[in-house]
Amino acid sequence: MAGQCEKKVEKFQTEEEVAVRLAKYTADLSAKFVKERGVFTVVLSGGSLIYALRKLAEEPYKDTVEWGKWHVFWLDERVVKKDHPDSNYKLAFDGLLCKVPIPPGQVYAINDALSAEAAAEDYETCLKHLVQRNVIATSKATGFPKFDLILLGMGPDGHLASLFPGHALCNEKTKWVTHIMDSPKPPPRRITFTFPVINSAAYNAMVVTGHDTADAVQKALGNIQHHDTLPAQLLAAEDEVTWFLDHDAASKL
Ligand SMILES: O=C1O[C@H](COP(=O)(O)O)[C@@H](O)[C@H](O)[C@H]1O
Repeated sequence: MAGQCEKKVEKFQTEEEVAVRLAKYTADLSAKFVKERGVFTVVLSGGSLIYALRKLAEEPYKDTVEWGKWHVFWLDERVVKKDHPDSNYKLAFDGLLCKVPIPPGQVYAINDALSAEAAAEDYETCLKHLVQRNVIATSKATGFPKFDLILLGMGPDGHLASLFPGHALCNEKTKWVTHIMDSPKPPPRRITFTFPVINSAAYNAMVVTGHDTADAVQKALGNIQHHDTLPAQLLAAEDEVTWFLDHDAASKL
């Protein structure tokens, strides 16, 4: 059941070591799900995560991962054109997707011609069609879509996706995808998966590096009680959550 999964923490000395481990972790899960389901549904974040995935586009993974079975989604997206420097799609395309042979029809970018509200509704509709076709699995525990792997990052304030500390969107219980017009981190208009969907994933991988995240990591993973809950503290999964940390991010644990 979502929320009662195993939580693992893997610590590394450097960001480079995190990237090496993350590539193997992702490739192993790709092989597992392709064998079990015939497809691999993987959800990308923006930010530092994409750089951390760089080793997937190198040997041995470039030639051994079954890229043709991948279906790629975005955990959150900024409501800008796909060629805008703030676009999470552009970041992922330039950093990973242009280097590996994933069929373009299996890369699900948001419709950048729509308003934030309409883009969120449109993306949710897209996910629903893929659930009907069983490309995306369904969680027996929650009834929400069950992605094989969601790859997340965390900001120094403890946000993940476009779910920010203290924001009402963190409490969304029914929508799969929602929109935000006042993101505290620019740009202000974004769409984002909600917690019920995020926490219904089979595997959630949280990748955090850098000294500026150490306080939020301590809050999210330490045993100290706080009156204000960070979004990152709410992260769960159906099977397993793994936090991948470099030395700086883990320095206050
Ligand atoms: O704005 C965003 O921030 C988070 C965290 O980014 P990071 O650079 O601090 O890792 C990111 O995961 C999210 O996708 C993005 O839209």
